[in-house]
Amino acid sequence: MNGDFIKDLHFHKIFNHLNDGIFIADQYGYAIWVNETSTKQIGAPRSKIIGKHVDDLESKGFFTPSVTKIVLEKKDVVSKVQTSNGRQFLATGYPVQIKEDNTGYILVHVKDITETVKTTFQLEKAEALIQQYWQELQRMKSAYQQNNEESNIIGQSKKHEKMINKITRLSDVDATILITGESGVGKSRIAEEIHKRSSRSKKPFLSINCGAIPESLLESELFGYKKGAFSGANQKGKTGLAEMAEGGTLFLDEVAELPLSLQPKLLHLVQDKTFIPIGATEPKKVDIRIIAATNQGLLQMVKEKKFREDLYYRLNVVSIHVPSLRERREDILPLAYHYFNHYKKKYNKQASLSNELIDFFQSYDWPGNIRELENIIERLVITSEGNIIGAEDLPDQMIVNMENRTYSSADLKGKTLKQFLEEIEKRLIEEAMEKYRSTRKAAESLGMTQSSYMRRLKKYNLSKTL
Ligand SMILES: Nc1ncnc2c1ncn2[C@@H]1O[C@H](COP(=O)(O)OP(=O)(O)OP(=O)(O)O)[C@@H](O)[C@H]1O
Repeated sequence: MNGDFIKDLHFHKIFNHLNDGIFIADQYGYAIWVNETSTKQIGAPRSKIIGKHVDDLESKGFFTPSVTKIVLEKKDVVSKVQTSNGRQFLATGYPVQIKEDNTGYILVHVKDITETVKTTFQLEKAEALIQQYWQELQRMKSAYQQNNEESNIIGQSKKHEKMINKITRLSDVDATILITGESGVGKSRIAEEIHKRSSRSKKPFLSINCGAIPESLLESELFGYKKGAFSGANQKGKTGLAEMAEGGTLFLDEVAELPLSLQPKLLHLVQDKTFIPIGATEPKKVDIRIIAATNQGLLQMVKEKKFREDLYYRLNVVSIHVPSLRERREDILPLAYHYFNHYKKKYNKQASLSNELIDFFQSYDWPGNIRELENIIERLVITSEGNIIGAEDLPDQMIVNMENRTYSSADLKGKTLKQFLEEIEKRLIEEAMEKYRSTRKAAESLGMTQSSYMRRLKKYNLSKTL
């Protein structure tokens, strides 16, 4: 449709439909027309706006700043955030020149942005909060790491992290816990850590190794006895660990070693926190948390009737499995360096570990787990003479262990299976040759024909060693 056909009056009506304000001033800054939205934005009727100079309107507080004034000064399009009637607007002023009769106007388009500003402000506030929480999280994380370092629970593997999270969750739940895992993985260390992090931390943590104490003494160690309970007993009687641990934690290490005869008594202690000292008739009640540990398949022992089923289930309310060191190889180096620094300081030594030794540490299977690693490091630090401790300083037994080891998929380390198998084959061919010094005997030892042995010698370029 051609604009010429629209009557002037219609233009007014059309512009009054707009949700944005339209404010028109003449070339001197006097308001000459505003649409309805604009009157609402300014908060005044047309009669108080039309014919007034923008300076006037501004000084009356109808809006600030006046975009018309700035356009008049700059003679160019101007956009400003304007406040009017307690709300915020984006006002864009355009200088309009009518060449035909040399008249000028200022057209100001005013958009209410109060909600947008509010959202942006909220967004900024949310961002500031996130920033604040992030910093708080970092602070807590580093405090947590520091705590871990203080308690020397070293590790950085996913499995270690998972275990630490479980410990944190379980520390304040007063349930009995069964810790399982191979010898030397750190079960005792973890039991102690749970105690330290629990509300019982100010009370005693007492530990007894059920496998290290003769059966005859175990009962009195655990439960104590009344004075004169048996001949040879201390006249004053003896307080057992169960009582001495009052308020704290009693740790039963190697619980699988607990003789069957003592298991009913332990069941009572775990179940009702009561026990009867030797020679006494009245049960005693204690407030203790019990944590037990085992490196044996307790369930299998239950099946074989070597361990009471009811006791097993009472102990195993919650369980924590501590993985072996070879199942979390990422922990080997942090542990090795932790103990290396510890023993260097203790024995006042200056040395470093060779790359070859580090490689060995990472590929060795550590059947004795962290205890073996710690012992080896201590030994290496004590016996080292030079500045660099190398694989040649390792005890022979360890090398033998390494050579007799079984292989796992973890050993592939970026090789294809074919490459890996060839490596093993090459080694076996070589070893057989060194051992038998005869291709017939070497082939026989490997269960292959002499000609196929010879072919492999050639393939691996070993013929010259003949
Ligand atoms: N995460 C760890 N960081 C540093 N040292 C550790 C860690 N876990 C265990 N150790 C150390 O390893 C050694 C063996 O740990 P611990 O005695 O707790 O093992 P265990 O599983 O209870 O062994 P066992 O079954 O023979 O009783 C200890 O000297 C302990 O301090």
